[in-house]
Amino acid sequence: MPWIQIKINTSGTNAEELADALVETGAVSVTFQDTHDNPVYEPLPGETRLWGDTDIIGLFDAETDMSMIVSMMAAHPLLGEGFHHKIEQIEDKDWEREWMDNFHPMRFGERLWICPSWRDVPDPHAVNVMLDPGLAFGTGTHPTTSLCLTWLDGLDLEGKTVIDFGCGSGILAIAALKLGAAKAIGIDIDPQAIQASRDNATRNGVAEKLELYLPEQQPEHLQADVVVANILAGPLRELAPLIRVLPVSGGHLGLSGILASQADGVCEAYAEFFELDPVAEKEEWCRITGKRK
Ligand SMILES: C[S@@+](CC[C@H](N)C(=O)[O-])C[C@H]1O[C@@H](n2cnc3c(N)ncnc32)[C@H](O)[C@@H]1O
Repeated sequence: MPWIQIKINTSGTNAEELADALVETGAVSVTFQDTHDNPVYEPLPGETRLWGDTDIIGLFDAETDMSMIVSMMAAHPLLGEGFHHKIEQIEDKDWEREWMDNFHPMRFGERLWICPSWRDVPDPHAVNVMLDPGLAFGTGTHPTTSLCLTWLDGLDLEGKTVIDFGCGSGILAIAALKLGAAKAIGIDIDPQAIQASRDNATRNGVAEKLELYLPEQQPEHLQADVVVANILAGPLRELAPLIRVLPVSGGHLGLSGILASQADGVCEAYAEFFELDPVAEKEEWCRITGKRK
């Protein structure tokens, strides 16, 4: 399938905020590229450097009305009318190559490594999750995934059941299984996420321990010792009546996908039912954890 991408040139300090804005406009992926690596932007001798140091690349399916995306981005306070951008039609394999080159093994907590499935593992004795996210979200490079992985690494998951609500690539459910959980259940509204999770579970030899459901297929009265949900603050608040009953009494809940500025609103929706821990932050994102009362 062909894709269309918008490349926005900016400074490193603005990059994260603009990447989030691109995700909100519906980008299926957002990647960064250092413009120093791109000779097109190198100033000629005597020329002043006009460009920022980072390109943010938002990928959309080819049907997207890009004039709409441009006007939505132009309304962003960090950009404005006439912001530097370039729109290009690209083929699947170009895009895959690009993010694959940017995805390297990463360590989370004490034991856990997330490794691109096509690279060598840095430490064969560690808990290694071999991952290819396909078209689903979740490589560990995003702060919200990273916050959840570090939290899972710090729990005793031996023999536990885990629900990964909004499983994306399956990264959290598979990490939990490789950290000792006996069974995991992944739920996602996106069929591509279900497929990516299934493929990644097979790749990691844990497919028999991972159940996957679209929400409409989800069995009634699901419960687990540990529940992790890395979706966004809005759905976490709206779905609180459903999510808060997923952990067993005394079970753990981890919520992310929340901007630090939205933490209070999400805590409010869960505080009555959970003993909440202090909120953990990474960059502008945060994680809320607690034990069910
Ligand atoms: C930010 S990604 C997280 C993926 C992965 N768990 C991680 O931590 O990287 C959020 C995922 O939640 C899914 N999602 C969003 N709203 C949902 C809902 N109401 N029910 C189930 N899944 C949802 C999205 O399709 C997406 O795959």
